[in-house]
Amino acid sequence: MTATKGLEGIVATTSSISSIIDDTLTYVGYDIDDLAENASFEEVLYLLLHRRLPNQSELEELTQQLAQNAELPKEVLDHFKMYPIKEVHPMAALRSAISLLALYDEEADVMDAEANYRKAIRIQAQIPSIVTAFSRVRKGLEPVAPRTDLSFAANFLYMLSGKEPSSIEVEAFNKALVLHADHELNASTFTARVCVATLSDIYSGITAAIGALKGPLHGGANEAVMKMLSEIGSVENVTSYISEKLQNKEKIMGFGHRVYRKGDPRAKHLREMSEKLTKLTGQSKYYEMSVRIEELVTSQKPLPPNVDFYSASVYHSLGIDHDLFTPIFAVSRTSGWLAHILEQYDNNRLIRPRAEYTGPDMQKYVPIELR
Ligand SMILES: CC(=O)SCCNC(=O)CCNC(=O)[C@H](O)C(C)(C)COP(=O)(O)OP(=O)(O)OC[C@H]1O[C@@H](n2cnc3c(N)ncnc32)[C@H](O)[C@@H]1OP(=O)(O)O
Ligand SMILES: O=C([O-])CC(=O)C(=O)O
Repeated sequence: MTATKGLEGIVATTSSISSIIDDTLTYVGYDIDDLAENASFEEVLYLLLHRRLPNQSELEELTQQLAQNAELPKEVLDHFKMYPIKEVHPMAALRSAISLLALYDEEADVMDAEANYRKAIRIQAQIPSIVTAFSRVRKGLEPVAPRTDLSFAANFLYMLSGKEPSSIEVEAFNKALVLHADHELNASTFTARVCVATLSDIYSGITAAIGALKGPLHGGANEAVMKMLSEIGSVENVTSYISEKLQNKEKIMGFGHRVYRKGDPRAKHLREMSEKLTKLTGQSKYYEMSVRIEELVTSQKPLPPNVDFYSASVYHSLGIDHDLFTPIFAVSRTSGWLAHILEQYDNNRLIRPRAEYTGPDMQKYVPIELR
């Protein structure tokens, strides 16, 4: 038995949800460029869960279900007030809140397909409420209830700030949600599938996935990119900062990818949005710094920017707190996690690979007084 470090190149499952072939990303056969330009997040959610785009009445029904299920149990909101609130990272709060939601869902452990679908919709509906309510409660503000007349993207921004967002903000945020919705067998999706392949429940799968997304090598990179941009501070400082990092063999957050070689097809959309939004909000320096970093990194290493790189300046220009960037990734990726969890249940087998043993051999037990 020989181990493959990081399971690189290992095909661990079949899936009909999304594919990455020759650097092209598709959701159920639709090119990500097409969906990013044209689709709403609600349509993409339906597509991932049903493997086809909804017609008008199916879309309206889904939109209604999301609105009807967005409310959080009072106990979950109260729970936010019990943390040593300022120090808690919103990803940790989100991970705990999803786990807690299971305790208030009578169907949490009911495993038939209909109950699992109902829970999937509830989780997708509640996750924006969790992220926005936590963000407000830690600032001493009351949570804002969602409106039934706003889209998923508009509602998120509305619940976060309490103000109705502009159409430009909604369009950008919707596109970001579409771009992050699914990505084949990335680390957090694999985690979710491993978890539920034991026939554990959906809440456990999503909780586990959030834990995996939180790390800076995965979803946590978008917050780390913003930290880097803030540390650099101006376009003039980019060269010395990045050159030093590369010389010290430190990683530049938001660059590189396990699967893409020529580049992440999502990055160009976020780059375009970053240019437009930072200009509109008088914060062009974040876009200009990002472009300079990209030029410098790619001139020295075959490492194109990934989805996390330009999303940082996009979210910053939307006025979003930096530690909410990864929870926002989770709000979108929940759609993919849920689709993969349901697909796993449909054709389940326990996921249990092997390890190549590298420890000592032929040891003999020594009584403690002789050690
Ligand atoms: C949504 C997402 O999850 S997208 C990814 C988000 N993560 C990041 O942006 C974090 C920065 N990037 C990385 O750490 C990596 O590129 C990953 C984790 C995305 C992919 O990792 P892997 O496929 O395992 O590549 P690995 O980490 O082995 O890197 C291969 C080589 O490229 C280098 N490298 C990879 N990414 C970077 C980077 N961002 N900056 C500098 N060097 C890098 C590594 O140091 C390594 O060099 P070496 O062969 O000289 O040791
Ligand atoms: O696929 C990966 O390894 C990481 C990624 O880009 C994503 O999850 O969107």
